[in-house]
Amino acid sequence: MLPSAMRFLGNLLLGRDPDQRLHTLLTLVGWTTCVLMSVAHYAEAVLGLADEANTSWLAVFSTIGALLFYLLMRSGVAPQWVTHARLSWVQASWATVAICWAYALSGPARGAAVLLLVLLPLFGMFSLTPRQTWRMAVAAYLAVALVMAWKAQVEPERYDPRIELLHLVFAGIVLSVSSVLATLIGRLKRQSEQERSKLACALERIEALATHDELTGLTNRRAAGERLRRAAREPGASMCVAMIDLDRFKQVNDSRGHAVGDEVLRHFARVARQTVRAEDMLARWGGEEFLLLMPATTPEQALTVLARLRERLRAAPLACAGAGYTVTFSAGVAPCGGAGEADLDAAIARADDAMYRAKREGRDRTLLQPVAA
Ligand SMILES: Nc1nc2c(ncn2[C@@H]2O[C@H](COP(=O)(O)OP(=O)(O)OP(=O)(O)O)[C@@H](O)[C@H]2O)c(=O)[nH]1
Repeated sequence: MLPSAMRFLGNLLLGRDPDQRLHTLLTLVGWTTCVLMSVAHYAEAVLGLADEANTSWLAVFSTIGALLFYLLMRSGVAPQWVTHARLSWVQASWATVAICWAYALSGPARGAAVLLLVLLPLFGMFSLTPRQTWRMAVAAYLAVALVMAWKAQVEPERYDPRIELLHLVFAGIVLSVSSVLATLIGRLKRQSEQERSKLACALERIEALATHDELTGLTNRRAAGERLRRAAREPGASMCVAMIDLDRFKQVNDSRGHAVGDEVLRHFARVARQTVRAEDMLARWGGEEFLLLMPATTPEQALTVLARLRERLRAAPLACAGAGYTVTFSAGVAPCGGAGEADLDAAIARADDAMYRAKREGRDRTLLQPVAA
């Protein structure tokens, strides 16, 4: 109960998309920081160390800003060009103004505001490149330096120029160290992202190799077996299977070499793939033998598909296999009533028999093997 309530609340506050969740969470952390800083400033005002009206205006400025960023991030209504990096720049500028303001109003406790500068590069590293993070740190440093110089100029009795100089040195140290850390963490983040995408590519490749024939790119026999079992489990599904075997393929290998033989197999696979429907399954069953599963197909329709394939192969001769060479095949088609795996296995065996009959009867033909009486 409690975990699902937490999940509901998390989804409500942060959204579902992982990227959006991260950036929305960051704006919420930023918002919380504003609230805590406002409480600290009020304490300063209560102690008579800061001007109360000024403190209230700063609290309004920071809270409204944080709320707007949160709503923009959470609602996802921002236009396409408002990238996380661009929004980060705006947020960093807004935070820099808030920190400078806090420094200017805090009087004797202003040194604490310098500490807040640490947060700028640490928040920025989630969306900015290391170079952008450094640029943002330099901009924040110049802004805070300007405020220090201005206060030392107009209120030298409260903002002693020597102390301002010390604060400026501290601000430099704090910003440099946090920028170095942000750069290092950013680099680690990028490295892990690269590793992750390499791993995803490798997994994709392993999956493709496990389910596809490397030479033709068709479904391999193992994956075809699984697909056939799934098809067989569909109750009452009527379908057709065809066993297809290229004719006199050995001659191509013997006369033109194995590489040309491979090209013939690839050529056949290409043409066949373009001929069958997306829901059909064409698999490399053995050397030059292919299995075609045609769901929701009558025997007449299956014969039409194979006739079309034969025509397309005839219309696309393969020059590398010799002048005038066209790929021909012998095929056997068998219907399957969808009465389970045994029924489908029997249909494959019948299609195989028909294919061998087609070979015996002179090749380059398709024979239908109806259901045994
Ligand atoms: N190039 C190439 N040849 C292969 C591959 N797999 C099997 N073969 C060859 O395919 C040939 C099949 O020859 P056969 O079974 O005699 O069949 P065929 O020459 O097509 O004769 P018919 O089927 O009777 O028309 C053999 O020479 C195998 O070595 C492959 O991946 N690449």
